[in-house]
Amino acid sequence: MGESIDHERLQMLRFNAYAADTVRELERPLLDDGVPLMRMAAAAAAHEAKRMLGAQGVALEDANVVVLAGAGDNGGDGLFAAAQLAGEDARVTVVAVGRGLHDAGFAAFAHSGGRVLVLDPEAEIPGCVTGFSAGEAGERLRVAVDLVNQADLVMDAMTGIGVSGALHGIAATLTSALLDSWGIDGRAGSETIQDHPGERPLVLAVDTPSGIGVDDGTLPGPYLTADRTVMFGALKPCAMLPPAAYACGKVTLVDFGFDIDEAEPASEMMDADLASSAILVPSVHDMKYTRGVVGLVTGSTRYPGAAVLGTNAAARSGIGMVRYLGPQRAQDLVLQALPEAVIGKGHVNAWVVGSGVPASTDTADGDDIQRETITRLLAHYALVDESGTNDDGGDAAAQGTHPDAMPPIVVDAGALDLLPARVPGNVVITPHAGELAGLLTRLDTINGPVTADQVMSAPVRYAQLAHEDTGATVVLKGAISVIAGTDPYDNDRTRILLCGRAPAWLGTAGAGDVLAGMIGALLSQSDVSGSPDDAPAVADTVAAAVYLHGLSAAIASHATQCGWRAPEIYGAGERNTGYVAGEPIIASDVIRAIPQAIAKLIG
Ligand SMILES: NC(=O)C1=CN([C@@H]2O[C@H](COP(=O)(O)OP(=O)(O)OC[C@H]3O[C@@H](n4cnc5c(N)ncnc54)[C@H](OP(=O)(O)O)[C@@H]3O)[C@@H](O)[C@H]2O)[C@@H](O)CC1
Ligand SMILES: Nc1ncnc2c1ncn2[C@@H]1O[C@H](COP(=O)(O)OP(=O)(O)O)[C@@H](O)[C@H]1O
Repeated sequence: MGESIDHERLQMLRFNAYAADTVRELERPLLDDGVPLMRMAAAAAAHEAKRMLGAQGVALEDANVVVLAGAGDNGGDGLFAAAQLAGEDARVTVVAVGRGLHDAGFAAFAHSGGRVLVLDPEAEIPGCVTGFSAGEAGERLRVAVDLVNQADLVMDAMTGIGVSGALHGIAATLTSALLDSWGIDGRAGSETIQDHPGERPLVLAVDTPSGIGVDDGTLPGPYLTADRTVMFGALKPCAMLPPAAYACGKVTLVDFGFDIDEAEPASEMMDADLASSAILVPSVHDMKYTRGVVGLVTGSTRYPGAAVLGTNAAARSGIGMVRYLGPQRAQDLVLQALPEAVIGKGHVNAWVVGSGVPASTDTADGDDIQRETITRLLAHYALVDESGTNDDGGDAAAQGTHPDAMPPIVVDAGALDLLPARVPGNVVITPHAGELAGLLTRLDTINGPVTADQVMSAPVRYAQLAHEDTGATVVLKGAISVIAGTDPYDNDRTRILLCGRAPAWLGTAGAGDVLAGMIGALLSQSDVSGSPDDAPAVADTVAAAVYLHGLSAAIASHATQCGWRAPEIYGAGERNTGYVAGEPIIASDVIRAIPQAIAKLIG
């Protein structure tokens, strides 16, 4: 019993993230009870610093450590950690980037005999020289950069959850100067320092890397990518939202014992437990029609391979039957690769449309028939406005079945530009960043064009916008994929699920076609096509398919690398296993590994 409660809490801590305001509410009762959270945080930070130094073979008494300390409590954590490391004979310098330092933290550090370098001439820090000239301020900045570059480890305690916007002032200047000295453009996460330990000091971020968007996962200005982040109390969204999650490095989470049971997570990461609950294991009473039938309108004369990949992926995902509609060439290839496929119309439990179908700007002879079929099908999903006409000018009554009651449909690739303006949540769109930018531009969602770079710099924001504007459940694909759908507990709220299970080897042609087939398969299995009340479950099923896709790629490539790694829990005695790069794969390899991945999940 106790063990299962622990497991449940551990799962909640590792796979849920809470907004900064929620974390402050969770801290409050403990602070009121006098629990020394800052001391606990600092002890954990010092411990992680020692561990990182140890892993590089640097003894503490030989270690050079620089702590970049801001004026708030994040700086306080850094100062207490600095005091502890100095007390254990490391050479520690604190670089004060703000106008002050946390009083008690500073006192503890001063007591340990460590050095402080003040950068702001207007700082007021007892016992430290301030009021120096602009020239001297510049010289101090250069000294700070040199100190960091000579250090074995730099602890980033400039800002934590109290940050607002991009770093400004001296914190920004110092961060930019460090990035310059490392030859890194720190703005867009275009490069990371994670892959180069030894060439630059190790970076340990305290609570969060300074300057990243704690709640929205954006990178609004300069920041130092951390090798490791020691995070306190609960994961903040930046630990799982791209692109900020990539700046956190490996995360160690310090469990303060927050009462998280009633707290609302801001985002959730898919894990094996959640994914396995979406997979149906057949019973003796099942037969092919009760195990899910998927219909695919995919592939084209020009791109028939997408039809082969999607149908095979769906067929391997544990369903009863695959139906295929498409041009003769694609039909022939589908049947050759999958004799089990049934060609032509018939009852289905879910549709997959668009993979390998050229977009409107790209149509070739013979492909128009696919687009016409998809257009007719999608018209059944168009929601009506109050006048009774649907948004595309059609007569809703003439469409027959209500859009909510239609089988779920996955709209991929070339069909995205055929998506009606307003659809229910049983319509799932699966764009990558460029496709989402195109869709949002066509719908004029933000009253102007949207670029792929904009989407990649704030994927959660744009996935959420697309969900809220169209009503569709959105899968924005990437190393960490973002799923935005209706919250099952509050239909007015968007639920954000994330999945980072796949190795980067999955970024290969046709992987998206495979995913579309798998999502269709899991949707066909689930009982989600009937009533509007069930619509929210779509997001969970879709996220489970994304997880299964990533796991299949991991199995196929033998890689342990993945887009997102769960945090270690401080003191739990676990350690992340080593990094195995694995081997390259093609999309067909992913399909072959699906049954094994399913067995792993349900086993
Ligand atoms: N509460 C607790 O029990 C516990 C809290 N804990 C720790 O406290 C942290 C939160 O501390 P916090 O609230 O003091 O905020 P914090 O992150 O230090 O930021 C404020 C400072 O940053 C500055 N600053 C802000 N924006 C900036 C910008 N854009 N660019 C540059 N500077 C900027 C701002 O300066 P200002 O702008 O006000 O001049 C001010 O100096 C939390 O993350 C965790 O580490 C742990 O000890 C566990 C227990
Ligand atoms: N770096 C990466 N790490 C993990 N998965 C990735 C990475 N890059 C892309 N992927 C995944 O690979 C798939 C590519 O899909 P897509 O771009 O539609 O390819 P295609 O159109 O060729 O089928 C998506 O599921 C995406 O999430």
